[in-house]
Amino acid sequence: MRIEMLKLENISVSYKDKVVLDNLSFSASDGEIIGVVAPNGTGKTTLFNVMANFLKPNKGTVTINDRLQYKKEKNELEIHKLLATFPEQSDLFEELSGVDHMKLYANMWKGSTKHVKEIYKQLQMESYVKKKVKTYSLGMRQRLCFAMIAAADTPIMLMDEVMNGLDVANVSLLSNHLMQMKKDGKLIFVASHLLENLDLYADRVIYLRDGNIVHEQKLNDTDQEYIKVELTPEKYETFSKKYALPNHHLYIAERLCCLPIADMDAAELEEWIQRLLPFKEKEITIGPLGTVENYEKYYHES
Ligand SMILES: Nc1ncnc2c1ncn2[C@@H]1O[C@H](COP(=O)(O)OP(=O)(O)OP(=O)(O)O)[C@@H](O)[C@H]1O
Repeated sequence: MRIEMLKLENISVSYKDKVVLDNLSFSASDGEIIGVVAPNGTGKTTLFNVMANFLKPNKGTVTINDRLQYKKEKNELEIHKLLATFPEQSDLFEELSGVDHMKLYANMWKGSTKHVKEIYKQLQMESYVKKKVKTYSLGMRQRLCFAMIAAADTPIMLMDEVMNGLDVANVSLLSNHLMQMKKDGKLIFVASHLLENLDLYADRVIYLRDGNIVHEQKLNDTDQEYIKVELTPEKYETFSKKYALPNHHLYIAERLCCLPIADMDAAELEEWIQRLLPFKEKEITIGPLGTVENYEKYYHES
């Protein structure tokens, strides 16, 4: 049976008169990766800080593993064994090696360092992990930050901007590692501006706006599939005048026309594709909205 590992209830945070989180509720279970998406300054880091107890909300509760709340000191210690946050590059010690940093995290959370070598091998860090951090490039530092949280090996991991500054090969390497961690039953939150990357491994993506979750996207949700085609505003206008578009159709960011297929039978689907063919700019595809498309849908106007 899956465990409800993290539950947020009615969380509100304000700084003076600025409301950053406004009665936000959400819950997540083991073996999930949750993407957290929003433009800069919308509250992603604030949300993570509340989950990690770095910040006390003005209102609301965080419950870990169905029963632990940050109210008693004993619970706080117990929760901190279950939850680690992604280190910032500015937290690294220039005079220590990568492996020293990994051991620090491994000891702090697991009380053992046996697993450290396997992690740095998997993350292809063997050639530099024993050198001092002051010799590392930006990408090497970022990979080390990831290796540190992997060494902590906690059931819940909060990762803010995990892919920052990484090249394509490293994004792919860390993405594969994230998927492995998910298989091992971890609950991982990833706040990211790399939207397409989230489509690879996230189970759900939450979009923050005005202090709350404006949309929760379940990837792999076949109930919400669309015929998707790029149309210029002029073509979209002509098309929508010529044909009565199905209910709940979308025209995202004045470029992407999306027709929901849930209520179409095979003949209707074929008919809509035939109607669209003379209008299309690029390919016609069928599938759910991706993270980029949802992002444009929710933030284009703002
Ligand atoms: N200590 C603070 N005092 C006052 N305002 C703050 C404080 N911390 C954050 N804020 C404000 O709260 C809002 C949300 O900030 P937060 O860092 O959570 O956003 P974010 O979504 O993580 O942004 P980014 O994508 O830029 O990292 C911003 O408007 C920010 O200015």
